[in-house]
Amino acid sequence: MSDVTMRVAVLGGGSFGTALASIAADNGARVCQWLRDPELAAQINCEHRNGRYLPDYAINPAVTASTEMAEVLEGAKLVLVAIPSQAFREVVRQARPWLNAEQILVSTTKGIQEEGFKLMSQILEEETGFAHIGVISGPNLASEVAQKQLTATVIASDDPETRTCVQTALGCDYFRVYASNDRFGVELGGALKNLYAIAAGMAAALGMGENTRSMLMTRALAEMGRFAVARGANPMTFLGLAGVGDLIVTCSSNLSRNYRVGYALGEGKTLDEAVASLGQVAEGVNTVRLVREKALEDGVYMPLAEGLYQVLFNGVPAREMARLLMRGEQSSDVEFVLPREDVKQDRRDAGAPND
Ligand SMILES: NC(=O)c1ccc[n+]([C@@H]2O[C@H](COP(=O)([O-])OP(=O)(O)OC[C@H]3O[C@@H](n4cnc5c(N)ncnc54)[C@H](O)[C@@H]3O)[C@@H](O)[C@H]2O)c1
Ligand SMILES: O=P(O)(O)OC[C@H](O)CO
Repeated sequence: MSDVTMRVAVLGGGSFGTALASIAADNGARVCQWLRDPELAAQINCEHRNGRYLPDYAINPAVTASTEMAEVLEGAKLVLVAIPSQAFREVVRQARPWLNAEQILVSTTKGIQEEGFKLMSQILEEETGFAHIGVISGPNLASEVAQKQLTATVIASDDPETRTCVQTALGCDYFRVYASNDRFGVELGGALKNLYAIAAGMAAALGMGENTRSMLMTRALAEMGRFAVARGANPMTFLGLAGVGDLIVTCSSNLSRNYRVGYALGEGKTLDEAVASLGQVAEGVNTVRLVREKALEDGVYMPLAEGLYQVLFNGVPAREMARLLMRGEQSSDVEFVLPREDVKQDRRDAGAPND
């Protein structure tokens, strides 16, 4: 009799990788998780706990862990890659000898590679040349997922088999998986919102109020949409879970690492201190630099990204930057309705003072 149980491999032993492994096991899959640390692997196997990244949560005992790529990838139909962007390509290269074209390869990582401004699914494509490639993104704080708080995510791929496989493997009564065919937009949304989460954490630490946070999130959405359109993504994607959904959660919760880095900066810590006190990767720190550079290169107006860059890397005090941003050019609310250029022209026509 053939074994019809789906096999799932998760590369990465961080909190989100672990939470996803446990969901797939809850759904009846045979799940094997790859990580570097043999002690952590042994703890997952013996105690069904990830003491380093998710110490307070029980992992489904059907999840096994190993430091051997060959063992983890053996027979896997679905491979979830949950590795920080800076190590993503290196780990995919390590996995490559045991990957095959029938498998579904999905990135969960919300970051950008510096060389060539590549998103993680582009790295999966480049390293394998395979067709079943997708991205998971959405408002998914790992510890809440691990607690089985009701959560939704997006699987984005232009390949229907990939979308259906991930919906089947991960969709359950506490985790709902919506489908998108805009892989680029969904992936870009996940990477971009990290910038604004840092800004939101900073604003909170400085005692700024709810009006401020709402303004920040809404203008962030405008900025994300502008950047996405300039790079050929569909701005409508940003109205979904991977855009506005993820922006809301990450800008509102100190469970977010990016928010926590921003909060530490707002309390007066240096960037190095803020990152060190986190002890985990906050992708947004690197993404600020890359997005700001790309926006300058492409002539995309991104005042929040520019302001954040100046605070993080040039020592401009956050409160001073907030004041400068408030006095920035008078602009349009929703530029897909009233273009920014029209507002500028109206102001020139009326002889209004220059911004
Ligand atoms: N944590 C969350 O709440 C969350 C939620 C949704 C999406 N994500 C995204 O998913 C990705 C994975 O997140 P996470 O929280 O599971 O893990 P993480 O980002 O904290 O990464 C930790 C894992 O990556 C491993 N790693 C780091 N460098 C490595 C290297 N050079 N070689 C091998 N392994 C290496 C670590 O050992 C650890 O197992 C992140 O990029 C994040 O953007 C995270
Ligand atoms: O902890 P962060 O800031 O990486 O955010 C986690 C997830 O992206 C939230 O959806």
